[in-house]
Amino acid sequence: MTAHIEHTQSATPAPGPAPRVDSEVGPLRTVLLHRPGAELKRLTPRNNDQLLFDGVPWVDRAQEEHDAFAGVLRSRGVEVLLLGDELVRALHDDRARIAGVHSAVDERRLGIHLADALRSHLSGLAPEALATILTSGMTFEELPAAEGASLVRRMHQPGDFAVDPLPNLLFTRDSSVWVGDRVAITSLAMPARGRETALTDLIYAYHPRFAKTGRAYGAHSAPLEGGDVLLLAPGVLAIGVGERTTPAGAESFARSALADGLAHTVLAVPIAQQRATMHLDTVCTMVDRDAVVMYPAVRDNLFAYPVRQDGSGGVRVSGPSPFLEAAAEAMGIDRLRVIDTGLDAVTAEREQWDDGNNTLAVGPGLVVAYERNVETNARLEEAGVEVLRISGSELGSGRGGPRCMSCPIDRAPLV
Ligand SMILES: NC(=O)NCCC[C@H](N)C(=O)O
Repeated sequence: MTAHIEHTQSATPAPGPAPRVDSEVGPLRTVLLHRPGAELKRLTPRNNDQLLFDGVPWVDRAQEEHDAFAGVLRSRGVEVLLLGDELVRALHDDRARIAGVHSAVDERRLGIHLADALRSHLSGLAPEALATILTSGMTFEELPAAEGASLVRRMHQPGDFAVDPLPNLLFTRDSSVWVGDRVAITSLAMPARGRETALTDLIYAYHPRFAKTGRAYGAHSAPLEGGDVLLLAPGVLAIGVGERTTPAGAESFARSALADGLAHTVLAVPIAQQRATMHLDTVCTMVDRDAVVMYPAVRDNLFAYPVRQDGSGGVRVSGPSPFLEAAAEAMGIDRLRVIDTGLDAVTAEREQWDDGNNTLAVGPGLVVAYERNVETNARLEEAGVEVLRISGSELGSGRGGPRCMSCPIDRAPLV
């Protein structure tokens, strides 16, 4: 488990008003993406399951698809930050380099001797070279020539990882989440993703642009992933609880958001604990102020436990209530519209698996979606939602769509 970096506010403040995110659909101004790189080249048929990919992507094509995704966002006036670039920028701070090296070197795997040698090697690298290793890892054969003999080194296969690669950095949604003007560093459930938050933590701690950004959630360790967090409306959060976010993660985040005044209602929403529905955003995303696109199979059986402050420093849990009703009530609207994809069960299941329900709103009624989900996209358009289609044949092999691949940092308020 990564210890969170104590947040300091010493670097140069960013100019302009502080970024904030109060909804899922307010006009998107700034977003954090990760252009996939050498870390995807580490995937093989032997490790892809453990590294949470369903195959071995063609990396050049994945990069082209990602560039097109970023291009679509830029063409709509969105500022796109790339995690790799921002990581290098943050690593210019000595404290960030120490934190990055600390997170990457695992004494349990390497033993004290090799761990010390690797730490001193990494500490001497320039920010760019260090960032490459922090994201794409290092095999035993890539280790620098060690002083003296190392049994660990001799006994490992050359291609074994001394530092694990992080191919799922692509899914920036999960490793940090903004609520209001604060950022929460999450706590990722799967071992293959655990170290991602060490990188988001150090970016937000030491990148000059984020020097004034406050933290939400603090140093909680109960699993909470950003794909499970939906900002239904200002002050209203929904948190999926399933394969990734646990009941303890949802309760800790709810208590912290309520206590910090970031929300007045948090809806804890149980979802099936299986890969196809690993996060709430794999079955439901917002496409307009009052509308969601939702996997038909869950439409009538999603429910929610509303959590609110009890007025004396604690929380009150009510429900369970039908999700759509609980959400509308908390949002102060008559009803939350569900774009009825009207699909037969097989098509709906195929398009859900291919992230048809995982759209990224660029503004109210304007979303980015994978082009392959022909039927779902057609229904969205029939309902008046503009769909910006992107190709995801390679990107999708990690099982994540446009919402998973994006962490909004600044959205204009909804008027
Ligand atoms: N929010 C999301 O649904 N993110 C997709 C994460 C996919 C990644 N391969 C994972 O299994 O964690």
